[in-house]
Amino acid sequence: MDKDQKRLFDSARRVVVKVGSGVLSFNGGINHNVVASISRQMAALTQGGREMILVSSGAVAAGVAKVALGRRPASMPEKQAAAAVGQAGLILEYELRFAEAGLKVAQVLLTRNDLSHRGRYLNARNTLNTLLAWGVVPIINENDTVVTDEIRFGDNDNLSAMIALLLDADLLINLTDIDGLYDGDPRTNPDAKRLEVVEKITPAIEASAKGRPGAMGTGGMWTKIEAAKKSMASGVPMVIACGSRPKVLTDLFEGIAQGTFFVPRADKLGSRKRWIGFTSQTFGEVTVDDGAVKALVERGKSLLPSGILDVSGAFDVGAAVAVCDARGNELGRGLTNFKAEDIRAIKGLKTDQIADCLGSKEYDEVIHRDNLVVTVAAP
Ligand SMILES: Nc1ncnc2c1ncn2[C@@H]1O[C@H](COP(=O)(O)OP(=O)(O)O)[C@@H](O)[C@H]1O
Ligand SMILES: N[C@@H](CCC(=O)OP(=O)(O)O)C(=O)O
Repeated sequence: MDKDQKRLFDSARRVVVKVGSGVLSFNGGINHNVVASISRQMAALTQGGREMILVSSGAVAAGVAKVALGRRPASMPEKQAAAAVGQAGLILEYELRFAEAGLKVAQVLLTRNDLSHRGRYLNARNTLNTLLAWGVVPIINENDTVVTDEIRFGDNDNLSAMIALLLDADLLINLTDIDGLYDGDPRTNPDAKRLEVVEKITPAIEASAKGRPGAMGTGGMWTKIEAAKKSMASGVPMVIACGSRPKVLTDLFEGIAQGTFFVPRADKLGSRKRWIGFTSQTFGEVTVDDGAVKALVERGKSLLPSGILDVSGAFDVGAAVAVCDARGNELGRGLTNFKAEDIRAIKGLKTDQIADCLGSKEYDEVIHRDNLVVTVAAP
């Protein structure tokens, strides 16, 4: 591991570890050795003075084994029922393993709504911070049994990145069944090579991560790349490594390089902007012209009505909206100063025409730059 990475590991006080279903399952059930190994390593790191948070998948896989379904269910009710059966046993197993090291764990099951509403987000943060202050290890999963499409995270890779941002973690470690990101799907491309360090998510990297997940996984490498984007853009380093490798976590903290390291931007994004950019739920879309794209992406300006081509959705003042270019690419997200119907009325106008059009004017900017997070890199 190079000096910069080693320094990041040495100084990381708060660490989120995500472990995926593939590496947690074995022979149609839970891989008890992997649960024991990860618990042991997390406990050792906690006792070494770090605050460790676990995001663990595996509820569906554990449930499949218990009800002897034989394979990961395809239908939603079966998946939700399997998760209900499996989550209990999974958390019990973690509880027993951490107890061997004298540590307590807490089960935290979340839906997207718990994080996409600012008030609930802050509430979740307070609860998790309290657990950490008590020396308890939070073990987080999606609340699979009750989620519907509208309130799903859908995958624990993105959930783990949102947790890392929520808790202002210093590091995010994604443990899966492969030793990192390859430049092609290794199942279909035997010549694919592991990338040791990723400084920027390029279109080639995105293309390499489009393969299906493993038999028990969700999202495959694609959702890990989405998680890496959130993490890197917020200033949190991320590693993808193999969860079944003995001492994977403790070795990383001893400076033994493995997996793929995603280099974060140098300055950390503030907590409110992280929420706006990567966790808030958007209620509509504002399409902007090429001049506005340049102003927002290259010059960090606010969005004015004159650069707006179109608006979709029905939303009120203060809602989070996606900002897209004319080709439909999302440039970022922001909190709007105007409701959707007013933006529809003032799009394309100069700021001194707003009051005439709407009868009054509180703001010049449709989205002020303090409330805007650009999530694409400037060219
Ligand atoms: N470019 C790639 N590099 C590495 N693995 C890839 C790539 N593309 C697809 N995969 C597949 O993604 C799988 C990991 O994703 P997934 O099954 O969702 O794991 P998890 O359950 O840990 O989230 C690997 O087993 C691998 O076969
Ligand atoms: N919440 C689900 C896992 C969803 C998920 O993202 O799975 P994975 O891709 O294996 O991390 C479960 O506990 O089975």
